[in-house]
Amino acid sequence: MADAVPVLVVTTGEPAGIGPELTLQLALAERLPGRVVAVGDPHLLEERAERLGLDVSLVVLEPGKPVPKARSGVLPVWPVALRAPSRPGELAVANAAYVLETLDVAVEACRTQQAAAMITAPLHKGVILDAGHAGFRGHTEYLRDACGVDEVVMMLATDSALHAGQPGWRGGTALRVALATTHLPLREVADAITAPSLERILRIMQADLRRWFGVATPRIAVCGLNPHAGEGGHLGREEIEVIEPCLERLRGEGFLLDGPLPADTLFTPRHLREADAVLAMYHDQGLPVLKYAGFGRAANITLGLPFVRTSVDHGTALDLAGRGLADPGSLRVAVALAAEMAGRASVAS
Ligand SMILES: NC(=O)c1ccc[n+]([C@@H]2O[C@H](COP(=O)([O-])OP(=O)(O)OC[C@H]3O[C@@H](n4cnc5c(N)ncnc54)[C@H](O)[C@@H]3O)[C@@H](O)[C@H]2O)c1
Ligand SMILES: N[C@H](C(=O)O)[C@H](O)COP(=O)(O)O
Repeated sequence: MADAVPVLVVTTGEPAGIGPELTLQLALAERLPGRVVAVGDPHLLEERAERLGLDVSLVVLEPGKPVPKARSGVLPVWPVALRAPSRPGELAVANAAYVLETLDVAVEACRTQQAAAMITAPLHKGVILDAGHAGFRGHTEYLRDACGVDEVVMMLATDSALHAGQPGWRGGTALRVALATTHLPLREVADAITAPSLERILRIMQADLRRWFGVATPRIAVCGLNPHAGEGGHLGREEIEVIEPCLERLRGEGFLLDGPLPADTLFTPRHLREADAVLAMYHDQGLPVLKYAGFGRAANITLGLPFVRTSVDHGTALDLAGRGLADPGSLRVAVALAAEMAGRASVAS
């Protein structure tokens, strides 16, 4: 059984972005839902704290040392060394290896159950690709590969739909949106939507909405790919040939699935009211709606991993880095959600 006060490991993300300062701000909270430990370069964190006048003391932990109880103004750190000096807003290719190492440290901690969950501050995909990590797509795909699983699902939820027992959309801004494809050029999206992958994704959604969000039999509303869900085959045939047969097969097993619906119909009150979650076919079909509804108060959850991972709903915001202007709301939400999920995992184990 996991510890009642979970260890929550926060990767501090791209060093030139807002991740380090958001993590420091997190440490100033009066109450945290677990024993938070950051992974990053202590000198970088000290420099950002000083720059922004954040009164946070770092406690650099040696490997194997227990993570102390949370105290406002104190941030335990598992140290990883920057590869090159980092200035706010200025990406350095050499530090891509640093960012990936912080992820590896967190993954290892979760796999060995030193930590109950990982929460990621934003990284910059472009600089990691520029550094030569050609297949890199994002945290979601990196964690899938690091854990050796075939499929994971990126789902974002706004704060009012984050907690177990809360319904999906019931008016207002509560929304859960998962993606059938993630970080792909639009040109490659249609080919990536296959019946086997959709089936894996819907099975993961059903299982994890039940496990983490307490929805006994989730009702999932599925978007079509093409305008007007293909207009009966005149505007694309993926709905007829791939999506609908997959949904029909799973309905036969008792899945509650609506669709494929045109996305501009699905994202209206009448359809959202019925759904515990939405499955969008691609990144910019689903995420703009979610971010319009709740940017800064939403979290990103990777479903289908062997451990809990949540993240922020925003990127590295290089334009704000080092200026103290970034909103820490989403990181707080992501940490609270990770703690709650870790609690459910420990009850289930
Ligand atoms: N979780 C992640 O690791 C994650 C998520 C999204 C984007 N990214 C990456 O971040 C990089 C930059 O992406 P982008 O420019 O498209 O998105 P972005 O979220 O970094 O910035 C978009 C806009 O939102 C603002 N913003 C972002 N976070 C904010 C915050 N906490 N408070 C106030 N304003 C905030 C920015 O200033 C900017 O105006 C890209 O490399 C992208 O891939 C990473
Ligand atoms: N697609 C996410 C978003 O727009 O918020 C983001 O890029 C983060 O993805 P990863 O968690 O896979 O890095």
